[in-house]
Amino acid sequence: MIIFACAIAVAIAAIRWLTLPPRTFAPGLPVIPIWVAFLPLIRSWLGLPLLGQDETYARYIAPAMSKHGAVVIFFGSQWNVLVGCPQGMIQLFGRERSVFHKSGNHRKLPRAVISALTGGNIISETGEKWRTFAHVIRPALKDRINTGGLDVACARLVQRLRRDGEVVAVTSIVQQYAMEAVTLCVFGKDLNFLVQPPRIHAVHTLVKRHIFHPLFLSVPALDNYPRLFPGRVVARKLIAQLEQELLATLPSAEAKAALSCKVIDVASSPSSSNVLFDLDQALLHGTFTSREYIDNLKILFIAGHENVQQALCSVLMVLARDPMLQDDIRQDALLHRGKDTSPFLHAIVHETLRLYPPIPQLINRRVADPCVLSLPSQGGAPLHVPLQPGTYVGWTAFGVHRGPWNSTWQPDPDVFRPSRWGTTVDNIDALARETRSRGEFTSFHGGLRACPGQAFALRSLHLSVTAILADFQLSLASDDGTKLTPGGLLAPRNLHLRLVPVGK
Ligand code: HEM
Repeated sequence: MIIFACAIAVAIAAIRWLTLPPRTFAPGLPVIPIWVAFLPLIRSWLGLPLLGQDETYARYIAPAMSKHGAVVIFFGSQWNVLVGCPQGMIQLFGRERSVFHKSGNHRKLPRAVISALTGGNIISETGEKWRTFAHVIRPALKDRINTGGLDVACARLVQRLRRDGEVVAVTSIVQQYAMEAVTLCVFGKDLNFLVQPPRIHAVHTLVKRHIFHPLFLSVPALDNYPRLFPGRVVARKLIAQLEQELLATLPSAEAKAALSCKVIDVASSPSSSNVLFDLDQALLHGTFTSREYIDNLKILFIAGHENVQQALCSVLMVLARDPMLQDDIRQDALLHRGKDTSPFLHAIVHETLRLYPPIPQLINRRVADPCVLSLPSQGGAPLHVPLQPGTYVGWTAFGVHRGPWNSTWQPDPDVFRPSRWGTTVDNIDALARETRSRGEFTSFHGGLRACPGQAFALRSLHLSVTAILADFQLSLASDDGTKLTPGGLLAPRNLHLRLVPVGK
């Protein structure tokens, strides 16, 4: 009898240990059941349709998040604190240097395949290393982008859409547009992604298929067992191939010589005016090691196209649902012809980024010293949550943008209402700045580590949408064309559009 009771007690303790965080982990915060982390996997095993991230958030996370604006959640093989309220965001931004240190995949999951892809770069590093990277990259990304390349990319995008017929699977074409834009404008190279995609495109697509596999996304620790999962060895080889392709085409001849790479000549604009020139100089002067150069080159290519790709797909989905919105944009564009930006489109892009943030959740901050996170409570009195060093903390843009703690977007945070942003470009930019600094609009993050590619991304979105609408009337080609991705970056899944030439 005693043995049986002991066995039960041990079993209960083991189940508790496996399914709940330690009692001292962020005490007072609601815990999201561990199985939510495995939902995409469970549903795909059961043959059930996958839920979009918006549905998963609304069903399983929002109710707990509404208690204190933060929850404890299992992700990336460990328990984390997920912040979903402006009050929490402000603390994350404000104490970025002192307490909430960036800690990217290469530190959090050093042996995972995703870490081989991203490495140590400007997005994932902290402290002195980040300062070195930021000193070279941030000013160049803000001031030395050759936006003239966007006209070329947009013209090719429209030509490609004309060529591909009436019903178009847009995700891959939009990806090629985003790759074209970043290589032309950031690296000054014309790789012709929309006309004759170079191998980088195919290899990158395969890499993403491996990275966003539901099993390894849910349990990255499985990457430690390549003998059991030989597909992970293939994924690593593909990542090495992607590196080789990028190195063969992007760096200058001098940088390639320094890296001992094969030299392939690719048409380029005068190099001293772009980001790549500054990166190459950092390599040639020894500011970056070869590995740091490669990891930063990769991340600029990836961050520079992936988020724009998701955002453009989401804007196209929103427009395809509403023909009137498309007519209004055309009229507003006529009204503001010759000016940089149509205010109406500017507001639509911001509202889309609010409701469909390309990075919907990011857990990449690590508590450096014991600290307290102060959060609101439904009852009124704030909750003070002690956090131990080593705790991973992140944020959810869904929670921040759609939750009850955010006063600016009330009373209808879930409704698509571009007019809430204002009617002039200046008003819209001012609201974007204010809400970013109040932790209410986090699509580009905020504080010290805010996105330096924001201006380029917005311009790329404006020009591409304007070019598409000048030629086509859009509608959804299938009923489920607005289901969102189940994990990772946020966008409509397999968006198919019907494109009818304007005036037909
Ligand atoms: C709609 C498009 C974009 C969105 C939504 C977006 C979003 C973000 C977010 C949320 C962060 C902060 C990440 C974190 O806190 O860990 C970030 C950082 C960054 N983004 Fe973007 N981004 C976009 C486009 C771009 C583009 C086009 C580029 C480059 C050409 C770029 C380059 C970067 C870099 C280098 C950082 C790291 C900044 C630092 O830590 O110093 N992004 N971005």
